[in-house]
Amino acid sequence: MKTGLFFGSFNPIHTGHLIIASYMAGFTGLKEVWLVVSPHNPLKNKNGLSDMYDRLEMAKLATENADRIKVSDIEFSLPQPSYTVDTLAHLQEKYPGKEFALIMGADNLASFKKWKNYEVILKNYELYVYPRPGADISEWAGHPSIKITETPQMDISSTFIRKAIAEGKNVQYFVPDKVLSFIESKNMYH
Ligand SMILES: Nc1ncnc2c1ncn2[C@@H]1O[C@H](COP(=O)(O)OP(=O)(O)OP(=O)(O)O)[C@@H](O)[C@H]1O
Ligand SMILES: O=C(O)c1ccc[n+]([C@@H]2O[C@H](COP(=O)([O-])O)[C@@H](O)[C@H]2O)c1
Repeated sequence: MKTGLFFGSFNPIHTGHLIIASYMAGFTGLKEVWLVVSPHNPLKNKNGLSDMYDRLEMAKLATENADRIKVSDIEFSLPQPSYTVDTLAHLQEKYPGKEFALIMGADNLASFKKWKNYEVILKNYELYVYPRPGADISEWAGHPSIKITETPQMDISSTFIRKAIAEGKNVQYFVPDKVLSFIESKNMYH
């Protein structure tokens, strides 16, 4: 069985991410899920990006009781921005014989052709895709490497959470309690 890699900035990790990870680990035939914290997404501006160690810590706090969800800092030691194709090559070297698959939102699949060497990724890895509102992925229907899943949707984002915190709103349950305590203790996102 394969290990599903779920890449993200996780700034901060939230309930939407966790539902996907839990669904992928428990309902799709994957063995486990690794949340790979990316120091810097190549397609996103670095402004407002929290310290990667804080993002890593929040991901660990969110999953400390999880059975089949782990957190990876593999990209911390690789060049930035974090190109997924390079991370995959590095992982394959570090864990020979281990089988990986990618977990990806339909929004990312819709812009996947902008990723570095996306054809190489598609040739070598299965993509477990979950739906996102408004994302049109019809061009990928039937592709042999693409598995469209029926992951339940929870339409929140880290951007929404950062904004809410900056406005003094209560984001209880949008992020796990321990993550919220960590954010408060470090006075993040104000
Ligand atoms: N509520 C959600 N439901 C499904 N997928 C999500 C949700 N939030 C984020 N994702 C997906 O999780 C992955 C990691 O995303 P990321 O860490 O950048 O979070 P984000 O909430 O989209 O962040 P931001 O709002 O800062 O752009 C991406 O593939 C993104 O599409
Ligand atoms: O490899 C690429 O070219 C590439 C382009 C865009 C995004 N990614 C990775 O995809 C992950 C999720 O992206 P996003 O847009 O939801 O933040 C993030 O960890 C990025 O490093 C990777």
